[in-house]
Amino acid sequence: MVYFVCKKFLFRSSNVYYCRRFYTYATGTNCYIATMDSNFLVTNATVIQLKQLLIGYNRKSIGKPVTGRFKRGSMTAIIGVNGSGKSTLLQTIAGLLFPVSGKIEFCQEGRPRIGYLPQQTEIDRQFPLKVFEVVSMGCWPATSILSSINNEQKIFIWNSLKQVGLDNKAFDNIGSLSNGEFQRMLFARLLVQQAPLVLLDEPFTSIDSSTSSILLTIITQLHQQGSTLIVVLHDYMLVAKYFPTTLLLSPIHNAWGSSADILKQFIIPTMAVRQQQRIL
Ligand SMILES: Nc1ncnc2c1ncn2[C@@H]1O[C@H](COP(=O)(O)OP(=O)(O)OP(=O)(O)O)[C@@H](O)[C@H]1O
Repeated sequence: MVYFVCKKFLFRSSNVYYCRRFYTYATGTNCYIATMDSNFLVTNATVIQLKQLLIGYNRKSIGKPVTGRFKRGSMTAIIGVNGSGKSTLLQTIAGLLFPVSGKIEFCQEGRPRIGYLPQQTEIDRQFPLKVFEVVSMGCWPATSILSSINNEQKIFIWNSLKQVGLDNKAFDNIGSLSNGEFQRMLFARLLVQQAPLVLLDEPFTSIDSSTSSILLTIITQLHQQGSTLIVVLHDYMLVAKYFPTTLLLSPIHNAWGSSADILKQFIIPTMAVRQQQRIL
């Protein structure tokens, strides 16, 4: 069923860009490289370098140019006010948008396999799919759209479903899931994907604390397995606790460094001023 719908869509559209976009949204991965890189666990090397990168739409830029690097195996939070370009940056790194100017360089082995989770609002939940089918899409880069999954992969899918507490909903339609369950399903797919680069856009929005803690365990697990994680967040407590590095996007200037420094320098003073204004 999944294969039939997707095949029909992919082959009917003549526009390669939209096929790639659909594939990325549907599978949470990009179309580029399907092989696991053997140096994947080597840490400290640069995996992505941004050089004077200006992001935006229709050649109109958002914010200031970004320069810096993501190290292999690092965990970076992207923070900033609404509209500062966090989602746009993530989509540009995922290859869904072209930079307005500047460069994104993927070091040594080229663009790695990417596990990308857009904001929940961007995902079509009415697609006629079962939970198991969506999680099994995480196998696509390793197999192909047209081949079926093997027994070993099936066990892996079931284990991932158990880890997020959705094994009892494996054959439910995705449209019947709550927000938190939907997010758990997407995280199960991330586990199956084992992508070296994971991009998450506000993964903790509108979910309860028990789901948040399951998702945080998975994020930590992916990090321990060597994935590089880039996560858009609004919760500064989470940033401080789990993310050693932060990139702050701002219309005035960007800042990239240790989370402790960025929060101390840019966030805590602003919060203190706001609190004082509330008291006065
Ligand atoms: N498809 C689009 N076409 C044109 N402009 C867009 C498009 N999507 C977003 N924008 C604009 O780009 C700017 C940055 O949007 P983006 O979603 O990246 O911000 P954000 O920092 O992720 O915001 P939030 O915290 O609210 O999610 C906003 O001003 C937005 O209106």
